[in-house]
This record gives sequence, C-alpha cells and structure tokens, in this order.
Amino acid sequence: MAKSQFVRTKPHLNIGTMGHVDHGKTTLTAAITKVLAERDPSVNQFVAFDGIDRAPEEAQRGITINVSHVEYETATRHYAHVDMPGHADYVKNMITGAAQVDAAILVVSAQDGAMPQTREHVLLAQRVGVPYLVVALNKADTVEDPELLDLVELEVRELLSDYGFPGDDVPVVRVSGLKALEGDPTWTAAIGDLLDAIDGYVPVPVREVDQPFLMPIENVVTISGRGTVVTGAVERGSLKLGDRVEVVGLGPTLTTTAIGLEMFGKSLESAEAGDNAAVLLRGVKRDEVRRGQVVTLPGSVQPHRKFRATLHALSTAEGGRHTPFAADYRPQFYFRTTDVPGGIDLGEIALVMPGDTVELGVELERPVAMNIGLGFAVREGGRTVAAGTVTELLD
Ligand SMILES: Nc1nc2c(ncn2[C@@H]2O[C@H](COP(=O)(O)OP(=O)(O)OP(=O)(O)O)[C@@H](O)[C@H]2O)c(=O)[nH]1
Ligand SMILES: [Mg+2]
Repeated sequence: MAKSQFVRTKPHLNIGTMGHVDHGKTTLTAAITKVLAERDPSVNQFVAFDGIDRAPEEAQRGITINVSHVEYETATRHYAHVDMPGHADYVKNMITGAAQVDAAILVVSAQDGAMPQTREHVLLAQRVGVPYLVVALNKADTVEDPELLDLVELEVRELLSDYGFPGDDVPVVRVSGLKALEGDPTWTAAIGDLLDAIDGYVPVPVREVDQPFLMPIENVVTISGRGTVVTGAVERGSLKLGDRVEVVGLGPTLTTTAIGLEMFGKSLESAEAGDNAAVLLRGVKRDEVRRGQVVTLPGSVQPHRKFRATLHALSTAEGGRHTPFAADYRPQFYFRTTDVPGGIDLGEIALVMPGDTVELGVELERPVAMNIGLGFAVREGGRTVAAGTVTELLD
C-alpha cells in the first residue's frame, strides 16, 4: 500500500488559512510551500496554486489524504495545512475544518482591510475553539503608504480583541503571497518571517492521547481492490494497525477492523491525536460509511438524537439574527464534520433574543456521536446564528 513509513521526527501541528474571499489564502498557501521547498527540498514540496483544494472522489493507488491539505516542515515542526474556502457559502466547511486546527493564519488583504467574512471567520474561530491566530497582512505589495498598513494592522488587532483573542500580542506579518510566488526576494523573506512567527507564537498542543480513540470522518475514498478508506483529523487517543473500531452516528453503528493506516501517503503504525489520518476499514463498502460519522474504539461513544445544551444566540452585532426565535425554530445543527436539522425544547422560555444565553433541549433528525462538552454551531440560511455546548445526553 504505502511506499514509506511516516517518521515522527518533529511535533505535528494542524494549521489553516482563513479570511475574506479573494484576500489571497490559496496564493499564500502556495507561496509557503514554495518558500519551504526552496529552504529544504529534502522534506518539502512546492504545491502550485491550482494543486491546492482539489479533493478526488477516488484514489487509484495508495491511501491519499484529502488534497485540500498540504504538508510542510519548518526547522522545528511538521505542519498539515488546510486552505479553508473563503466564500460565505463555504463557511459550513470552515466550521468543520477550523474545529480541527491548532492555529489559523488569518489572511487579510492590506488593500481592503478586515471585511465581513474576516469578522465571521474570527468569530467562528473563537466559537469552535481555534486556540491561536496569526495574521498575514497580505497584498502588502500593493500598498505604498506604510501608515496605511499601520492603520489596517490596528484595525485587525482591534477586531481580534473584540472576539477574545489577544489582539496586542498576535503576530501580524506583512506579506505578499503573489510576489513570493514570483520569487521576489523581499517577499520571499516575508513569508519566512510569517513561518517564524507561527513557529514561535503557536505552542505545540497538548494532545489527548490517553483518551479512547476518536476520529471524525471528513472524507470517504474507495481504493480499487483494497476497500474503503476514511480520512480525518484524529481528535483524541491513538489507534494501532489491526485494532477493532466502531463507526458511529447517522445510522446503525458498524464494527470493523483498521487494516491500513496512513498520513500523507506514508504508512503509520499508529494514528495519534492530532494526526491527519487515513484509515482502511476491513470489509466495508463505500456506501456504508460517510462524512459526519466518527471512528472510535468500540463502546467509547454513543449516537444520540436528544440532548440538552447551553446555547448562546449571537447578537446582531456578532452576526446573529435580527429577531428572536421561539419553540417552533428548526435550524441546522453542526457537529464536527456533519450537520443535521433539529427542533428545540425551550421549556418555560417563550423567546430567545439575539445575545441571550439559554439552557434548552434539542431533538435531531438523525443521531450524532456525542459526549458531554461537545461544541456545536447553529446555522440558518447560510449564516451562523448560535453556538452551543452539550450538557446532558438523553436518547
Ligand atoms: N497584488 C497581490 N495580489 C494577490 C496577492 N495574493 C493574492 N493575490 C491575488 O488576489 C486574487 C485572489 O487570490 P486567491 O489566493 O485566490 O484568494 P483566496 O483568498 O484563496 O480566494 P477564495 O478562495 O476565493 O476565497 C488573485 O487574483 C491573486 O493573484 C498578493 O500578495 N498581492
Ligand atoms: Mg482560495
């Protein structure tokens, strides 16, 4: 299956780009791979702009990780980098992508400054618990006046502080993804500064390796002649080749065995919390598993349709609703890599106003693998209107 073994020589971190449409996320991602490939070609590979963000339905050979992830290494870390889509319609994907990163590079165009989606992404980063942000003030090549850059920087720092990030301390690095891609030495050095800022500012996360294994399924891939592979970021625990697993949520629980493990096309002996792993499941057909389910150690997580939660309805200023909602509200609930419609039980509460935090019951249309403390987002008509935490598991 795999040609070589994945060697753990450096700590592995998951990182992603986020920010307003067209601010240069994909260009910056390509530029990072270019600069690092030049720095150390023995471990890094340049991925061009149009090689990023294309996920194949099927891989013909090998277990291939979702290619919207690129990997690279600095002197001290191994990174898996997901280029998050910027358009509002894709915030749904961002929620799931962002939920799994250890840090995000917030890309802000120096030309435009913070825009509505910049704000929404910072809010989502806070809600889904992205612990660290680093700002790439991109397209700095287009702004002649340094005072204008200072102004944009100040504005971004204030925005970060508004959403609970340490706006004064967050590194803000002036870059040009485009010029670095073109090989301009000044801007190539700026990408180096951005990477140094990430290495220096974002600590190596503490992984929940002692918990029972859990990996939310992001993608299902068929390997001709081998079977079905599921990919995702391991949330906690570890899994060894040959371990029994359960696939939980959205339907009946399925029990099988992990007979192949990979990370970025290299084989793994065990997949650990924080890894972007691909797991080959014995005797499982493609249509038996899907995105939104989780792969777990047998018996460690149950699927639930009914639960109680603490819910914060975003204020209008936070991008939430303009009007309250009542008991007949039926939005979409986003858990890890899935979203399911559901109804609510408000008990004694008549109306939930934007900005309110309430305790309520939820009944989903389909069961989702969950545990107490699991966070979720509530969306309607393409925008996030509330964020919650599971407090009690019912049916
Ligand atoms: N001048 C200049 N242009 C840039 C820079 N970075 C990106 N661009 C241009 O900005 C446009 C958008 O860049 P993308 O990298 O596609 O932006 P994106 O944020 O990935 O866009 P979406 O994925 O659609 O949200 C392209 O025309 C790029 O060539 C930069 O540093 N300087
Ligand atoms: Mg893009």
